[in-house]
Amino acid sequence: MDQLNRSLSKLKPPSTIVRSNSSSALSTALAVAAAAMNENENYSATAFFGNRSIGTTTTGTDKRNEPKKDHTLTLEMLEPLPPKTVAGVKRKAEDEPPSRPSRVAAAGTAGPSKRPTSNTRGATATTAGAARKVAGAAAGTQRQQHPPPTKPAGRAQLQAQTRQTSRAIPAARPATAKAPLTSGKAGPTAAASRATRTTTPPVPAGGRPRAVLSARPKTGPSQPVTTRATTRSRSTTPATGTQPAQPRGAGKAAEVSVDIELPAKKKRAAWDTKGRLQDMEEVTGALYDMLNKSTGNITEMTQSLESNANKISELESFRIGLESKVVDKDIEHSDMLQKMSTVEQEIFMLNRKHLDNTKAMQSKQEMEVDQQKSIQARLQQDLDTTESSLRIATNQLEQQIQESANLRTTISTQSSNCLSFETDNRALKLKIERTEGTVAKRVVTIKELERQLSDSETQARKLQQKAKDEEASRRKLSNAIMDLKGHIRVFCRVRPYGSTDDAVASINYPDLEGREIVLAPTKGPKYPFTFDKVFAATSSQEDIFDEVSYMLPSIMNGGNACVFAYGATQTGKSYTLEGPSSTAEEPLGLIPRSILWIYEATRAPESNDWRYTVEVRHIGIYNETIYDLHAPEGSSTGTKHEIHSIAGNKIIVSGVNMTELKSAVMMGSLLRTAQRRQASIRTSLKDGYYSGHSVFTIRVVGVNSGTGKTKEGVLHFVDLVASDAASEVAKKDSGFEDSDKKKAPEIDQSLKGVEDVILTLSSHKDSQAPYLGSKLTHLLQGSFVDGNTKMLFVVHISPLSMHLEQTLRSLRFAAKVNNCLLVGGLNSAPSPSTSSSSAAAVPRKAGGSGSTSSSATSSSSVTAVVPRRSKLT
Ligand SMILES: Nc1ncnc2c1ncn2[C@@H]1O[C@H](COP(=O)(O)OP(=O)(O)OP(=O)(O)O)[C@@H](O)[C@H]1O
Repeated sequence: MDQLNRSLSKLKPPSTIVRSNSSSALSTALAVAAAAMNENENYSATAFFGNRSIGTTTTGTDKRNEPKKDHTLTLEMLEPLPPKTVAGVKRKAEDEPPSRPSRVAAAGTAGPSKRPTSNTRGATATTAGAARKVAGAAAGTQRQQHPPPTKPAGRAQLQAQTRQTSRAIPAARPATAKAPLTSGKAGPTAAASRATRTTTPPVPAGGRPRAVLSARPKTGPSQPVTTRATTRSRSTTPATGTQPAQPRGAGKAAEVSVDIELPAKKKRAAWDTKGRLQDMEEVTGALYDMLNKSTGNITEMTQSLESNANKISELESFRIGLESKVVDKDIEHSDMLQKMSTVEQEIFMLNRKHLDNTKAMQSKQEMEVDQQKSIQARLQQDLDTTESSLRIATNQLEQQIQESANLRTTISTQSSNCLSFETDNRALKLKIERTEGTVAKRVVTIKELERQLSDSETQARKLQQKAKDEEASRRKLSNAIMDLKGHIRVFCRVRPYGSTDDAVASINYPDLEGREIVLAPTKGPKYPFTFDKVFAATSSQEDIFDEVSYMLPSIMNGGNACVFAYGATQTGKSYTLEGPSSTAEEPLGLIPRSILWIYEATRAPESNDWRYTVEVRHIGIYNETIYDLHAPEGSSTGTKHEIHSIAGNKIIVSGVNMTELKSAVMMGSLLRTAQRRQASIRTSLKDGYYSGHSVFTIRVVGVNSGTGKTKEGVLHFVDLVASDAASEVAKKDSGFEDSDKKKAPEIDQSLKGVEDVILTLSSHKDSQAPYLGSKLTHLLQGSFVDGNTKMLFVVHISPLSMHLEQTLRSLRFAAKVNNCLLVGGLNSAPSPSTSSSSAAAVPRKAGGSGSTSSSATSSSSVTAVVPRRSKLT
């Protein structure tokens, strides 16, 4: 009791635990709680057996909505209750639904003790007995407070579970978690209870009942206290969380209420133990009444639980039926979903088809609209055109009406004129008849003329044929004359006048054949000269080439020829040989024309098995020094070249190679190269007025692919140094300085060497010919010693009177050469062309002395005209 009193003194804190092995503790605690009640505090008392709440009593429930302190009083039964009194529901495991108790084993509330409070021992015993009853009632209440099972079970099964659970409780208690017994009651009181339990010492094995009593004063200390013990039995929510449909009355809480009117507290003196005991007995009696009432209520509650169990079993079967229906509904639902999906897909396809059709119809409609618009535009255009045409037609109609009116006027005018026209017509008819007579006569005359023309054409053809025959015979005669003359021919070419203001010398060409030239100065005698051909200033490059080309067939056949261009400076030597400004431009000179001719000849069908190679070389001779004019540009001009004679009268120049002409086009660049080379040589010699000789050599080598026979023809074009230069040097011989003095003899020697060689050969002393007298004659030795070599001297003269002296000098040199006669066979066998005439050396009359003008040989009256093509044969 002392312990209880000490505990009661600790009621003020929010939570108080009272442990006692006396079953009267509950009733005592209730009494003390009633005594400790006041208006500002709530109390709740909970009885525990072990860690299991077996009853909860609250007092002083606030109904005034005022803030009050909560106090919890926990009573733990230290004595274990009999097994049958603790029968209740315990969850076997957290994942298993709790078993529903089959029935309440014991119920009841301990009634109030009738013993006086002064008898402490007796009161204690009475209180202990009452407390045991209260604890039993609380345990019964607790059993009723267990939540109903989530799943209904059979009654037998539930009873078996209950028995099993009752037996397992003591052993399972320590390891079982303390779960709140009332679902949804986890308020401050439950939290405080859990906090209290955590501070509770370890529970001994075998478990112990615990009774917790919470008391809350409802009224003041002087007010009678009403204690209500409430036991609720409530269905809990299934673990799955699903809330099945409940039948009417299902889930309703079974509630037992016991109202106890406690006697009002009386103030007694401390010494009035008897009175106080009496008070306590009154309280105990009241508690017993409450217990009795509770027992009745528990019976009712048990019946209610049984009916609830039946309802639950009905509900379970109802739920199973519902589940099967749900399954069926699910299947139907999935079927419906599938059908819906199919239908939606069909709807989608239909929609898409509908959209496509709509689009197609729209595009078709738009196209039709466009077509209609274009048709409308075309119609509008046609309408406009028609309207404009109509307007034009209207205008034209108006014009035609106007014209018609004019025409009517004109017709009337013309009608008047018609009479006069008819008169004129008759006159014209008469005139036409007369004209037709004249035409008939003229037709006869035309026929006569046509006949005469036909006769004339026949005559002309005969004459042409006769002319051809005569031309052929003339050529024969020309060749014969050439053979008679020998192989030296001399031409004279007069340069055009140019744009100078100098007086032009009087030059006459007396004969028709063009072989004579007469210089006729205004004062003094005339100077006639006769050559093989005289080319007036009007002659062309082609004219002179026609006369030169007779030599080319012999070159193709392996013969030799030399063309010498001789004359004063600026008289056209280079022009004749190379062309204007030494380029391959028109009009081409003798060198490019000869090369073109040779190229054509090498490709001619008549060349048959012969394969030709054309090579060229250009050599300059300055002061008896040899230069390669085809040397690469920029190469040294100081390279020494020497002339060597080799077997077969062949002449080679060291360090100077023949350049093969792959094409005739190369000719132009080669001539330009030579021109630049000559300029650089002149610069290196510092010789402003003097130019040397140049020798352009064409070598044609033919190889017969059938017989293997070879032939080599050589053609030299020699540009001789100006005669006036030589003469000027000679004339100023005494006035020149030493270095220049040396030049004059060399130049003169070079020219004279050519003349000496030719004169020696013409006097049949070829073995004594001074070939080595100069570099030029040495270089040309191969051609000189060949008896078949054809030589052509072309002397160039100026048309100006101021150059008369130089012109005379050139013409006299040419006349001297012209007097020479070289006939094949001097030192070699005669050529086939000269075989008929070479046996007789025909002396030539002097025709170039300048003293006579009519001494030209009669045999030279026929000029050899050699067409290029005809000479190929
Ligand atoms: N038959 C011609 N027709 C037209 N122009 C000509 C004729 N002959 C010469 N000429 C012109 O006369 C000028 C001198 O000619 P070219 O240089 O050939 O003389 P050249 O005798 O070679 O002179 P040089 O002895 O100084 O070398 C050139 O401008 C040339 O074009």
